[in-house]
Amino acid sequence: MLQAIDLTKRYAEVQALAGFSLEVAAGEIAGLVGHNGAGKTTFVEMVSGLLRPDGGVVLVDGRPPGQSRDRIGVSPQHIALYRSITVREHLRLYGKLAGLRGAALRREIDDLSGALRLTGFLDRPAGLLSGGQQRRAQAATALIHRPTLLLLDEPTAGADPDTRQALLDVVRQRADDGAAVVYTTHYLNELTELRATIAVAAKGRVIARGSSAQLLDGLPGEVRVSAADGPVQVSTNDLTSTLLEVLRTVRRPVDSVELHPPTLDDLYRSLAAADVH
Ligand SMILES: Nc1ncnc2c1ncn2[C@@H]1O[C@H](COP(=O)(O)OP(=O)(O)OP(=O)(O)O)[C@@H](O)[C@H]1O
Repeated sequence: MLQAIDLTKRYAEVQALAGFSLEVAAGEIAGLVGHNGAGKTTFVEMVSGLLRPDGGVVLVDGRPPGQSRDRIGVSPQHIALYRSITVREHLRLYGKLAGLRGAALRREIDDLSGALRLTGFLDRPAGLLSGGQQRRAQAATALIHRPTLLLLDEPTAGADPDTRQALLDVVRQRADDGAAVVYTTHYLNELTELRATIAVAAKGRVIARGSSAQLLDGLPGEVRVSAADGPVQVSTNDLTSTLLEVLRTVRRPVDSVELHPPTLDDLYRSLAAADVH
């Protein structure tokens, strides 16, 4: 669905993208993570057709982004709404730009505003919405025409738990309906909830790619036991046998036992420790 191959982009002395490649299949949510400045937003802008690469190729359904505009939905990192027009007018505008009209457009507006809990704000100017309401409205402008490629750049930044959950539910549903999704975030637990595959970006390239299970394989977890002779904390690749081993050696009574499998945060830290960012 999305093929981005060997993209490069230079801003004066900054090499923002340095051979950035990423493929995302229909129905897949690819979580794009990486440190500030890794190139995520530059990549998203390139795929959405806003920015030209210096080198490399982007194909959406086999065509350049400029020829696939109505198949792409973009929610940019920074809120980009017209302050004086209402949420409903935004959705009409974005829907019409992608060719939706009449009853079909009204149905999409009703469905989406219900799913994103925007119904009560539909006729309010965007400038009078709270930050979280604006986030939801902005995401709605990306989703209204049911794009086959969704580009969501930190869509839950600053969102409260209800807003976050509503967005995650809609994104997961769209992927289940067949959309390919690129989802950039610094909240790695969202990617677990979305059942996303992971792409880790650093220095303008993707340096790790796969399912979270694949990427976490081989990373150590932690066993924590609190017993009469004090707390024990062991880093291990085999939680169960290490736990049994620790329980054989500590003095009774044992107050608590905790098993911590590796998380995406650990993956992130291990890549940082390898000095690849
Ligand atoms: N318009 C621009 N002019 C000059 N440099 C830029 C411009 N846009 C981005 N950069 C630089 O390109 C690099 C990549 O930036 P980008 O915004 O793509 O990173 P990011 O991974 O999205 O970061 P963040 O997590 O902070 O959003 C950074 O070093 C940034 O300073």
